[in-house]
Amino acid sequence: MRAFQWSQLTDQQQAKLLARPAQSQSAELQQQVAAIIEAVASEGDAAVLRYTRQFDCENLSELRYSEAQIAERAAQLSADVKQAIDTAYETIRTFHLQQQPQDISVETAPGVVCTQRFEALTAVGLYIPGGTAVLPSTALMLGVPAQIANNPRRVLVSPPDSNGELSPALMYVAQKCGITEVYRCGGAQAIAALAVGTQTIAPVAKIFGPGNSYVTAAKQQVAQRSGGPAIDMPAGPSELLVIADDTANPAFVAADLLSQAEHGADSQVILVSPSAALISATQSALEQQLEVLPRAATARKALEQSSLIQADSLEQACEISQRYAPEHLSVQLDDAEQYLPQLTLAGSIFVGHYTPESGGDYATGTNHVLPTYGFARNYSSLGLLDFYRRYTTQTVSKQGLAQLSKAIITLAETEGLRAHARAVSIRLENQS
Ligand SMILES: NC(=O)c1ccc[n+]([C@@H]2O[C@H](COP(=O)([O-])OP(=O)(O)OC[C@H]3O[C@@H](n4cnc5c(N)ncnc54)[C@H](O)[C@@H]3O)[C@@H](O)[C@H]2O)c1
Ligand SMILES: N[C@H](CO)Cc1c[nH]c[nH+]1
Ligand SMILES: [Zn+2]
Repeated sequence: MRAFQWSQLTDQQQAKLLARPAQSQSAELQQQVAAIIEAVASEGDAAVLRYTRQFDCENLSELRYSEAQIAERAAQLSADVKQAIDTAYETIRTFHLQQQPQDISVETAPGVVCTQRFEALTAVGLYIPGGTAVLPSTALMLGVPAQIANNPRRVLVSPPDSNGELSPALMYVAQKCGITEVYRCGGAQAIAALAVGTQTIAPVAKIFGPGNSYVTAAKQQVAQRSGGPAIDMPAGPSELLVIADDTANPAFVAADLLSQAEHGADSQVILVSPSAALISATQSALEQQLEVLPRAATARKALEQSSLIQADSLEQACEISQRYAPEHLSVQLDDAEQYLPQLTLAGSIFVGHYTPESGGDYATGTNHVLPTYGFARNYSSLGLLDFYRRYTTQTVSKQGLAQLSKAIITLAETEGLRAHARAVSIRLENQS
């Protein structure tokens, strides 16, 4: 991992350092995904099965798991993994339960009452990645809020292993979160099935979850189809930016950087510190820890597109972080809280020396589905509200309409929309 001194870099070099690793958005990938979506739209299950056999499991014949099959596989899970899932489930549920939306009713003028109401989406599709790692924790992050929102259809899809199965841990989470349908399919074909529907899979209103370039491209494409589903956010390869000073433990910092680097060769991790000593000690700790890391080869590739940045001050470190807008931001300073007002552009922030990023990946209670690629500037981290749609009502009394009529009629005439004005005046003419 290379080290740089921020103030000695040109604007162009600084921009390059904070650029994300190139994602495959190629025209070829987009066309391949478009072809998969069209095939699923015209052939249904046959196309989903064909692609799943091609990419994941040669002999797959059934897409759907029955309730009994889910229970049977969940029962195979060891007691200690069940216990760990139970603990994470409770903290995630506790945090998300506090996010319940509140309907409001407001009298905006005498005789004019407006309400804002929330309704759980009727059907949600939960994509759980399964290509490079099986992620039951992501199923918790999507399944728990869907269960609290009580979306009537909660549909989980994930690519099967080479035996055509989903893991017992995933099945246990599905059972615990009251997932109503589980299908063994992944990639663009699963996203297409959720969007357009097949003989087996009915379409959903909104698709959630992270995934690789094929999944992300498919989510973007189906959302643009006429009548297509809503999607949650662009959640791609993992990212972490750590701000640390001399009060930080270099072994902790290195462990955190590696925890996100091990996700994939396309992950990116950055350390920003005013301390040359901390940067150099972190570099040594990284090498030491890599020696015993099972996924060292993957992590090393991610580190090639990552950097250690020496800033002039902690203020400058905060400015760099705001410019990068990381998915995860770790602040390893004795007085971390003091810097939080300057650190707002991140998907989730890990405050202090004893808050590892992996805590949030699994069990602090926050949601680990977060905007990547700088989208933390304008997208929110996933929460309970994403599982609802909101709408408004207004009720106007005769007197209320009389009071507002001048404003409505004048504005309608200003816009040259006579029928709008007439809909008000006709009511006031016929008052008797
Ligand atoms: N941002 C977040 O919140 C978050 C959380 C968890 C995981 N992630 C990220 O999600 C990603 C998961 O990716 P993954 O690959 O492990 O699993 P995945 O489930 O997203 O993708 C696997 C699927 O990709 C499809 N595929 C593979 N090669 C293909 C090809 N050549 N043509 C067409 N389709 C093909 C197959 O259908 C396969 O089932 C990782 O980048 C990980 O870092 C992000
Ligand atoms: N760090 C990932 C989100 O970027 C989420 C995850 C799942 N399992 C472990 N980590
Ligand atoms: Zn992680």
